[in-house]
Amino acid sequence: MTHLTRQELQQTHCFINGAWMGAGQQLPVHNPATGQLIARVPRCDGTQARTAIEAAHAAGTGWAATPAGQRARLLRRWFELIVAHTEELAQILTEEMGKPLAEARAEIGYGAAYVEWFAEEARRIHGDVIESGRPGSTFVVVKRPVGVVAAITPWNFPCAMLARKLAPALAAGCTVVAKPAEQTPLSALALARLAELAGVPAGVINVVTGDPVAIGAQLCANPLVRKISFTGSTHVGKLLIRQSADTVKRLSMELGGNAPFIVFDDADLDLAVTGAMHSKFRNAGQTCVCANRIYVQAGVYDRFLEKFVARVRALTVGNGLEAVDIGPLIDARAVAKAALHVRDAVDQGARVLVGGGAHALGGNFFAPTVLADVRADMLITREETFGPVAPVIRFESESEVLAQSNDSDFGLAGYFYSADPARVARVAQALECGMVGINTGLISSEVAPFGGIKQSGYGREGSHYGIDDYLSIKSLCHGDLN
Ligand SMILES: NC(=O)C1=CN([C@@H]2O[C@H](COP(=O)(O)OP(=O)(O)OC[C@H]3O[C@@H](n4cnc5c(N)ncnc54)[C@H](OP(=O)(O)O)[C@@H]3O)[C@@H](O)[C@H]2O)C=CC1
Ligand SMILES: O=C(O)CCCC(=O)O
Repeated sequence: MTHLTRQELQQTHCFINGAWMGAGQQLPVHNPATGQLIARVPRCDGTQARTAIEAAHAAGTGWAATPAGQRARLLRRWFELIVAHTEELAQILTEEMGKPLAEARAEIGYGAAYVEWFAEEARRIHGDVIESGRPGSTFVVVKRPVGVVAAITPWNFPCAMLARKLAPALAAGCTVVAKPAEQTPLSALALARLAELAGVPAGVINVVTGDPVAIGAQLCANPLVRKISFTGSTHVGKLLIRQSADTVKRLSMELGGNAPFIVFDDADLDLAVTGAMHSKFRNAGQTCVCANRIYVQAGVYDRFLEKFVARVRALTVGNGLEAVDIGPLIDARAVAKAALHVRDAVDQGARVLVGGGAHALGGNFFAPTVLADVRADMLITREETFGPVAPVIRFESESEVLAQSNDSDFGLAGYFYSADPARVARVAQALECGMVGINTGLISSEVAPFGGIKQSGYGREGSHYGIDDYLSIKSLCHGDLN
């Protein structure tokens, strides 16, 4: 198997119709840990986006007609190349995004798992036969690829978020125009390079880096694009929904969250503390499924805080290329948002137990923080913080905590810890969200459906449900089958 070096993998051109090409203007990519310029990529606009859409459209007929087994083999080869290049991809990811190398390696494995999963699912796209109830006639239901897909992805999981859109799209027979986040285009380009190496035909995957407004407007307005799959902020998600209305596109929206994390009196406290560490501090708190509000019942409130604070105090912060637990936040705007949430809470009576603001390293580093005595009306419980700040809220009863947990416009993930089977059944049903962690802080997997309700969006990624977002149902009425 060909092995590319890190330099060969780090592409700095965009990828359209199987060719690597530039644009007049360039976009700088910085390392958030050091501020250093690491690369420049093309600053494409609507013109290049249109060229990419037309290439994807032209490639669509051939790709949709490619036997599923052949699509599966190409995806499998791509998966193997991603796994074989884990180290190079992880280095690129950490440099452009900041997360610790160990987490970057885990993300490459996680992204690759979606490619493997959908390589398998490509051959399991089944239809139905339905008796019509009328003599001599039968309905045959088939599933067809939706067509050209626009995949718009965020910076927090630059490899995995793209992989979990590209893999089901390709498995279903769709072609794709991907637009990665401005801060993290290199991981997307590296994935495209490996897909090229795997033998994915020209035009099936296109990656356009650059101006989000101009590219986004083209992706939404162009009638050749039949579907948009977006992961990112609710604000941009709503904009894309509005912009796509005129061409009536299929949409998958994986938007912001505000996950409650509940610890009941009967919980295994050590397990709950470990779960809170995973859920809150993975990726420095920059995930949409992060615990954003930690509710602890009065009977274990002090003991939970004591154990939790000890674990948070031990977290090491620094450049993700070194052996640390927490890297930098993505940019100064993210640091300012975390600082604002802490300041607002403290001004209204919350206590800082550890951390509390910018880290001594300066730059984009934020100190892992625990706040006690947080209340429902504070900014930090209403909005997604997207940083390493853990607000802890005391509660008395199950009904009170459920009411507070569900009092949110968002409904992506929720977590709770309890040893009581009856409570487990009740609370799992009552939480208003798309995913629930029960005595665990880690819920993400390629085998399970990922997605939300309310303003956290719609559509599901991963699992056997995930391919449906890229398929249209077509009903064939046979008048004379018998
Ligand atoms: N659900 C999730 O996983 C994520 C949630 N968020 C939430 O959003 C907040 C802000 O993060 P941010 O990076 O600004 O998220 P955005 O929603 O702005 O970015 C996500 C993607 O959308 C693109 N985008 C931005 N504007 C447009 C547009 N007009 N048309 C088409 N695409 C567009 C971005 O491109 P570009 O980078 O070029 O601007 C990026 O590729 C975070 O603090 C967090 O709360 C953020 C990231 C992921
Ligand atoms: O933040 C996101 O958008 C995705 C979180 C990563 C995951 O757990 O899948």
